Amino acid sequence: MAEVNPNIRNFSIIAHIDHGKSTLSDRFIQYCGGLEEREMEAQVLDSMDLERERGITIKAQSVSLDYKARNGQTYQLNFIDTPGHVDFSYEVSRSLAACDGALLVVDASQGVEAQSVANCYTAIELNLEVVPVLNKIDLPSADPDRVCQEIEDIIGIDATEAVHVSAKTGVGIEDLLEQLVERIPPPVGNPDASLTALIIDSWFDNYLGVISLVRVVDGEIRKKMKIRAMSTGRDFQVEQLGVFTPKRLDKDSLKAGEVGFVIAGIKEITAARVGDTFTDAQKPADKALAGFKEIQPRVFAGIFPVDADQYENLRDALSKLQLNDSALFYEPETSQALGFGFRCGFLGMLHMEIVQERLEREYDLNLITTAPTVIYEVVLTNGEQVFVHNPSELPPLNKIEEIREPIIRGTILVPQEYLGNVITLCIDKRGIQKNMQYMGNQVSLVFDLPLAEVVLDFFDKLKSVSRGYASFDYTLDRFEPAPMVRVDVLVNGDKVDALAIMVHRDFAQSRGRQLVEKMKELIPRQMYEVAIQAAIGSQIIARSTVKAMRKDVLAKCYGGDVSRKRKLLEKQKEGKKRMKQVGSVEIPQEAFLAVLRVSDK
Ligand SMILES: Nc1nc2c(ncn2[C@@H]2O[C@H](COP(=O)(O)OP(=O)(O)OP(=O)(O)O)[C@@H](O)[C@H]2O)c(=O)[nH]1
Repeated sequence: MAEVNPNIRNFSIIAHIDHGKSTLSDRFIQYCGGLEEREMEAQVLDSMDLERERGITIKAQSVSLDYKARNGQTYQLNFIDTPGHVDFSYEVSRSLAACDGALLVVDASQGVEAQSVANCYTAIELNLEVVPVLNKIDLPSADPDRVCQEIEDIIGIDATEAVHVSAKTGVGIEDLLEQLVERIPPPVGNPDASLTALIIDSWFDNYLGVISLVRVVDGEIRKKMKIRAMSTGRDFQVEQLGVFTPKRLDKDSLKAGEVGFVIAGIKEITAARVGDTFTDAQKPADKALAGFKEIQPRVFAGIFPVDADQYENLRDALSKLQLNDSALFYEPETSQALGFGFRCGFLGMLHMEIVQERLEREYDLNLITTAPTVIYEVVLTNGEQVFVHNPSELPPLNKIEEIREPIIRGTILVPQEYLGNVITLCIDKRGIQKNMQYMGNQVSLVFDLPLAEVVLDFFDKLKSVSRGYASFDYTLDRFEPAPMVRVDVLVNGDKVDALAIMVHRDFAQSRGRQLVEKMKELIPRQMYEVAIQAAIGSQIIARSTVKAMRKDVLAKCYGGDVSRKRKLLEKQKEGKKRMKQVGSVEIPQEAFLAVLRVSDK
C-alpha cells in the first residue's frame, strides 16, 4: 500500500478569543513566505469586512504553507483557521475534525479561559495531538510559569515543553514550527483507494458557483474528474482545484492527506453540504466519511423586510448565507404586524447580529428583527408535545398542560476576587450551583441556568461583574418544567404579535412594566397619543403613553441655524430607515428589541 506524503501536517489553532490566533497565523504566513511583505495586510485570514471590523474570526478558512525545517526537509503545513467566540464553537469542532493536531494558544498574561478548555476537550476527544503554546510573552505582565501550571491543572495536559512565543514580535515562531512538525503526526489514508474527501466548508461565489474546502482522506481528486456528493448521489465535474497560500494557487490534483478547494460547477447551494463526502463517480467508495454533528439553533427571531418588495431578495440572501453557515435556520413566517418574513434560528445573540448585519450589508436589505426567544417544549392537555419557537404561536392557555424551558450546564472560570459577584449574577438569572472547585487563584464554577436568561445578556453581564476576567462556556442539558407566560404588547389597543415575549411568571410584572417604559422612550412621538400596554391573556399588567407631538420638530431651531436644521432632518431620515408602520403607528427597530434592554429582574 502506498503511503500518504509523510511531510504533510494538518492542524488548527485553538484559543480563547483575543489570545492571538489571527496574529500568530499571520506570522506563520509571513515566516513561510506565503505573501510578500507589502501584501501582508493585517490578519489576512479574517477575510470578511465584518470580521475585521469586529476583530473576531467567523468563518473557518485554510492556508497551505511550505516550511523548510532545520532537518533540511520541506513540510506542507495545512492550517485550518477556527473562530473563537462561544457562539461558534460548532465551527471549531468541524475544523478540528479535519486535522491531526492542534496548537493550543494561551495568552501568557491572561491564562487559561473557559473557551480554551472546552475546545481543547473537543480536540482530545477527536484524538488530536494538542501542542500548548504560550503567546504574548513580550508583555511585561506575562507569567509563563503560572500559566503553564494552569494548563496542567485545569486542562490536564503536560505543558513543560510549551514554546514561549510572541506572535507580535515574532519571537519563538521558528521553535514553534519545529515543534509542530515534530509532534503533530502526518495524516493517515490510502492514496490508492477510491476518492473520499470531506467537505469542511462551502461557500457561494457569484461567478464560480459553490466553492468547497475539502480534506482528501483517501485517493486523489483531479481536474475534469467526475465526483459524487455521497449524501445526495449527485454528480459534478471538477473544473478547478487548488490551495490558498493564502493567495489562490490552482493545481491539477489534490492527493490523500491534502487540504484545498474544489470548484465543480455546482449551482444549487444545497448540493455540497458541509460534512458531506465527495467520491469518484466512476469508482465510488463504499462508505461516506463520518460527517459532523448536526448543530441545533438555540435562539430564534423573526426577520422582516421593511419594504415588502424585498421579501424575495431576503429569501435568496438567506439561502446563500445558509450555505456556508449551516447553523442558520429559517422558515417563512407571517406576522399580522410585520407582514411576510422569516423565522430564523441562530446559535446565539452574536450569531444573530452578524447574520442581520451581513444581510443588510452584503445583500443591501433593510430589515426589522424581532425579539429573540429560545425554543420551548409544550405539553398539551391531550398529551401531545410541540416545540414553540415563536411566542405568538403558543397554543391557547387552556390547552397547555406544561411548558418546559431549555436548561444549559455552564462552566465559568473566574479569579477568586470576583467569585461572589459571579455567583450573585448566576442566582439572579435563576441559576442553580452544581459544582465549585478551586484551582490556584482561579475557581471553576458549574451552574445550571435557563437558556432564556443566558442568551440575552448573560455574557456581557458576566464580563462586567468580573472586570472582564471571567470566561464562560456551555452545553445544552435538558428541558425542564417552568411557569412561563406570554406577555403581549398592545399599541393603541391592538395586539402586536411581533412584540410578544415569553417570561418567567415571577418576572412578568416587572418586565412588562420596564418594557412599556422602554418602548415609550423608543417610539417617536406621533401626531396623536399612543397607548402602550403589556398584558398576560386579557389582564393588562402595565401601561405607558407616548404623548402626541405638539410642534414641528424644526420649530425649536428658530429658523436661524441652517446646519443644525439639516442635522436634525438627517437624523430623522436615519431613524426612518428602520421603521415599520404597524396599524397607525410607526415603530422603530429598537422598540422590537426593547426586551434586550429590560432583562433585569
Ligand atoms: N503584546 C502582544 N500582543 C499580541 C500578541 N499576539 C496578539 N496580540 C494582540 O492581541 C489582540 C488579539 O489578537 P488576535 O490575533 O486578533 O486574537 P484572536 O485570538 O485571533 O482573536 P479572534 O480572531 O477574535 O478569535 C490584538 O490586539 C493583537 O495585536 C503578542 O504576542 N504580544
